[in-house]
Amino acid sequence: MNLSVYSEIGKLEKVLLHRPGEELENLAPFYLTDLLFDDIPFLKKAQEEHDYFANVLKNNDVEVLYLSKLLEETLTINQLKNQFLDEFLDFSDIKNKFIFELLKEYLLSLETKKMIDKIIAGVRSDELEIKRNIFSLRVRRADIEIPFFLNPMPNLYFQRDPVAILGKGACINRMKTQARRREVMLMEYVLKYHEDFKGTEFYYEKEFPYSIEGGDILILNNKTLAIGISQRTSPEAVEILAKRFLKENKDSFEKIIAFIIPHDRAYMHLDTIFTMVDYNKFLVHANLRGDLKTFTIFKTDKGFDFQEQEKSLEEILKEHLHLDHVQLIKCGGGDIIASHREQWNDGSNCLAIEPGKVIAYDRNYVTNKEMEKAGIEVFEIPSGEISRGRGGPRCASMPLIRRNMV
Ligand SMILES: NC(=O)NCCC[C@H](N)C(=O)O
Repeated sequence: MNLSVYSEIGKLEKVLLHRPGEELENLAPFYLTDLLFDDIPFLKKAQEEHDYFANVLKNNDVEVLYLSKLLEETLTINQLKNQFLDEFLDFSDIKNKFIFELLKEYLLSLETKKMIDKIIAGVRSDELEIKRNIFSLRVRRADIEIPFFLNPMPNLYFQRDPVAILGKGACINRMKTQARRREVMLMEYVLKYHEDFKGTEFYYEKEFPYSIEGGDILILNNKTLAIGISQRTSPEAVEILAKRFLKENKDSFEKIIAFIIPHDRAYMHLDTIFTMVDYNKFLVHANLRGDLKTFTIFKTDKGFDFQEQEKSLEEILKEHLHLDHVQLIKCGGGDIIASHREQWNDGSNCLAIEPGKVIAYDRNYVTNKEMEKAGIEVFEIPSGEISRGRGGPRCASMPLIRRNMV
């Protein structure tokens, strides 16, 4: 099956999601921030909200694929399951070889679907039967600071970040923090070995030393990428992508606009502070005013070069997208309290399902009204629980196919 994503707004035809599961039940206050959460969602309601989201997509003729199901369809032979587990446990940085073996034996004893759910949910240290009397195992199990032998992956429902589909290929991202680093392996295996996806070209690999996350990459059109250099994404990673696209001509992209954004949780990724909602309309963080520092990386005869610019977002978008007029819609309408309140719940992050039609959290009603005033059709989804992970509908989805724009 071909991947094809050349814009942020072209009619969405196929999308990848992860339905939140037991991994959210494995969150507890004393290690919450290490796992990049600020609060604990109520799983049952979070799942209902997720299902509502998936249904809005389906009702709009979008095919919804689930990551765990795809991985289950991939790991059909024992040899591949073994290889996956070895690599996954290795990538999980499990130093104690007895724990490694114990986990592998346990996970292999489960049928594939259960094994995948377990890997995502995490394995508690008191969950495994320790038959052998090994000192380090006993100590680690008793250590309250480390309640898991295998940590949960509660951020997996933010499918935007670990593997980014760009054009016809994929970036297998190196996530900034250990908390999210292993997530990428699930889709990596699907893209390498699933019948429908194998042969997909990789533009970035998780083994590269520089971090990059999908939330920082916006596909403005088939020639132009916007990438945030942020708390999560490094300039070196952007340079590697520039080499792939502008020098090696791996896909149709010819220009990268690198936005320097504050290294702050409120500006976590570029898509936290702006998303594209129509040909010339963008939803933005209300504080995004004045001139922004950007580096435009462009093709030359020898490969690529770059130019530093300081201009308003409006001017940057007009120039690079060849538009006469750009409308910036402010999160929270720019009201000092509403904009910060709704920004906290990812008000600037919505998912376009076609030009001028978006999915947004219902709790960001001030922002949604602003969008409607600007002529955008907004499908609101319930968001009391899923918003607690600090990501919006764009973060919680990875487009696999969007219809090309004319
Ligand atoms: N693209 C995004 O902004 N994704 C949201 C990720 C939230 C997650 N709790 C994280 O901190 O990585």
